[in-house]
Amino acid sequence: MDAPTTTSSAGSDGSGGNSGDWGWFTPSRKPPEDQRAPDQQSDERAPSRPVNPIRPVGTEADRRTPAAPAPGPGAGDRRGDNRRTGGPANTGPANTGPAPTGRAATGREEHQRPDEAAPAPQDVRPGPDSPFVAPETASPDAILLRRTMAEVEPISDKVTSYFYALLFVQHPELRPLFPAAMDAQRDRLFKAILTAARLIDDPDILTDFLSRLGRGHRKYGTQPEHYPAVGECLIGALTRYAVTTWNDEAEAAWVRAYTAISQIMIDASAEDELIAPAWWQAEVVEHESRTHDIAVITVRPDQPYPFLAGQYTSLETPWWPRVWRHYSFASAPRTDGLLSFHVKAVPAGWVSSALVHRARPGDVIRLGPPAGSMTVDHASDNGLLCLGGGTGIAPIKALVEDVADHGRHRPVEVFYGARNDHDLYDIDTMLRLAQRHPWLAVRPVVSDGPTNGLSGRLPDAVRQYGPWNAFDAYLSGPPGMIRSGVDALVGVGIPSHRIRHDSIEELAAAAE
Ligand SMILES: NC(=O)C1=CN([C@@H]2O[C@H](COP(=O)(O)OP(=O)(O)OC[C@H]3O[C@@H](n4cnc5c(N)ncnc54)[C@H](O)[C@@H]3O)[C@@H](O)[C@H]2O)C=CC1
Repeated sequence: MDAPTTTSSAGSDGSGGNSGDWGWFTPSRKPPEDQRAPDQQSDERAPSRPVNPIRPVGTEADRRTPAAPAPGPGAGDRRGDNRRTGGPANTGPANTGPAPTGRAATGREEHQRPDEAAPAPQDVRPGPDSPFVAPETASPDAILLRRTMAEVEPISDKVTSYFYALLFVQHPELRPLFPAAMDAQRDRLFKAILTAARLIDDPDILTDFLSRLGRGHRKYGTQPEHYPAVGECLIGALTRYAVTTWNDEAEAAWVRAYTAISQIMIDASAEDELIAPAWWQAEVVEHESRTHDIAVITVRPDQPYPFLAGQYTSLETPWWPRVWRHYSFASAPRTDGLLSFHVKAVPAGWVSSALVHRARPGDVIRLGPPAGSMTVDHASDNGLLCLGGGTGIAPIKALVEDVADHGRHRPVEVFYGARNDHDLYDIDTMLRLAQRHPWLAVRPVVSDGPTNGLSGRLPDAVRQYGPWNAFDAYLSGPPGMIRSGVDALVGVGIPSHRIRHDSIEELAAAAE
């Protein structure tokens, strides 16, 4: 079980290319020093970190040859993934690899293709159903990026395999940053590229997304000098596979985009270095088995760990190095600084199984930074309608404690769903909270077995109560529950902007 969040984008300022002191990186939307407010020139701001120029990978002849390079270790295709062979199901070191979008800058001659080999961009358009159809207001670069993405998206497996093969052959020193098995990592990288390409005209969202990505990459040991290597190989992979849309214009657009994207990630990482560690060590202080496959694990971080109720973190165990998984905090911030997680061992879930069946007090795990926006708006008077399915009850419990801690007692209605009574592993805790707080109601809902409580699925149960027009909604649980729950809540009149949950895409990936 994992949790996740949504996010945002990077702003390409349309600049890029070589620019004086910045090397091939042009600082994204960073005003010249003399135009910045004095407080922005403070030494407290981490300086932008220029990096070395990227080099084109391979030769023109290579790029015309269909054969891929010999894959580096771990860069094999999906058929060799761990789910078959018994290796860990991975999330990569960078949740998305050192950097998403690609861009190459120099050596344009080597990258150039004869005009006849690449039709003009306007000759190749994504189909009407493609998510890469550019809106009419799209910038010229966004149009070029989306055309490339539309072409490679159906063959994303090949492109990502080739990309990692290039990366690990050309830059073997980067291989140790990645987990042993690369299947999940490859998907994450490509999704990040798709996200950034889609958001390139939405600077605020893109910047937020990439800043978080940049900060999150610190725990993988990503350094500024790694970004050009990724850019080179991404451009190399696109050059090979975007055969109909790739030309000088497209390459220049990708170079600009990757420059801007990398710079945002590097800057965010550098700024974060001033205020937070790259990761936290945390000692397991309590391990409580609740069912044969669910454990409540409490850890003590080695230094203060600031977070908000409803958020989640990434977690690495000593048994599966560089394999990180998301888990929601199961309590609001505590005065003793301890953190707790509810973990269900899922089939082929290497991290979750290790945490449930192997972890013991004294073991030390690593935590990444907190993330997620499923948090309580304490300025609102609305009630909270909370749907927690299975171990998804963990962040709901944290939200309830958060409301209690803030002293403004708004109505909170919790629907706690499970397959059977036995799986309601935290019902005693929730009912105790309800006894203590008159503003809280907790209703267990069992979908697949006999029960003395409510029968059926969570969305159906919620429809039987209400009205919900004065409530904000919070959903946590399996992706299917969140999807059908959102539909039900919109159906009973809660506008979608008042419905919060972590990213379904991430949840689905975590459930694999
Ligand atoms: N922040 C979050 O959103 C968090 C999400 N999770 C996720 O919660 C899940 C928990 O797994 P389990 O405990 O095995 O849950 P489960 O499979 O036992 O289901 C829990 C509840 O959800 C309901 N449900 C499942 N699929 C549904 C659907 N398609 N429509 C309506 N209701 C549905 C079930 O009827 C049951 O009441 C994991 O996928 C985990 O990743 C866990 C913690 C936090």
